[in-house]
Amino acid sequence: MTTLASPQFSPEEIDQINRDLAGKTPQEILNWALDNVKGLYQTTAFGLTGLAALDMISKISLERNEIHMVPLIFLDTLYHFKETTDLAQLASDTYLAPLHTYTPQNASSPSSFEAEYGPRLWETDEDSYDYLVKVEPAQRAYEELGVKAVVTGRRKSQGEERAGLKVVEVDERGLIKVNPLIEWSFGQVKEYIDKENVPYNPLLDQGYRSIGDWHSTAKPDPSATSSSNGDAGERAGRWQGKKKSECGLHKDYFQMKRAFEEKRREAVEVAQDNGVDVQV
Ligand SMILES: Nc1ncnc2c1ncn2[C@@H]1O[C@H](COP(=O)(O)OS(=O)(=O)O)[C@@H](OP(=O)(O)O)[C@H]1O
Repeated sequence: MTTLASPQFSPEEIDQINRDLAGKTPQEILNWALDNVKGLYQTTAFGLTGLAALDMISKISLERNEIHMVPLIFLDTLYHFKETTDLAQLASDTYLAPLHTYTPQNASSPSSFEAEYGPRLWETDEDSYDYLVKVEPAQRAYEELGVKAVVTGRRKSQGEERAGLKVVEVDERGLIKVNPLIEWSFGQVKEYIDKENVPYNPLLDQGYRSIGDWHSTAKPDPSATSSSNGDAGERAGRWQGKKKSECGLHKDYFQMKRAFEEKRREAVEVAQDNGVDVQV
């Protein structure tokens, strides 16, 4: 099994780092990461949390007389809203942040994706869809760019699996994930965005909260996102009506890859049994 990165920190060091960073501000966490973590990138879909982190990194870079110290990785699934892909370019231009955009293998448009992998794959096999549009392109980006660590936009208050997040985590590949805004609420993030004039997705002003692919993103019910309800409803518009709450990017990479390859092998065997000549 190949690991992505040689470990920069032992598990004991990670525990100590998390103790040391407990209660620190996002800017303090980012400063720590810039001083101590090698091969650092920011993975972002330009959600509000990632945009706040981007603005903070830009300001810290300026204080250090650098242009922008953390390049961006955007996984373009080919099914994002146009507002999101426009924002990716605008944010990269505004902050002079190098932007690395990765699309699914052998596909650069929805029609080429559908020709390669079939129509509406997100309805027929959502795990394979997640693997093809996010998990595999992310791994390709990490390998090609030499990424050893990523800043993410996940926060505890987004709930579900995220409630138990740590400031610094090391995944099963050895990839370090730094979650600088982990302790902030949606309200704190939005207040920062407004105060610092950070560009954000215009769909937010139409009632959207968490924005992913157009086919699996809806406006959450306003009662779910009311302030009395905390952040509970922030991601309620994602995969509405389904149990799903994560896109695969933050799940176990090796499990996702194995499951995808297993399904692929089975599909090829069925096709071959039916006399279809399939290229593997
Ligand atoms: N398409 C894409 N490209 C690069 N990075 C991405 C992508 N989707 C998710 N992320 C990373 O995961 C953070 C949380 O995203 P979401 O809350 O939208 O959830 S999900 O990952 O889509 O399930 C998200 O936080 P933001 O930076 O606030 O967007 C990123 O760190």
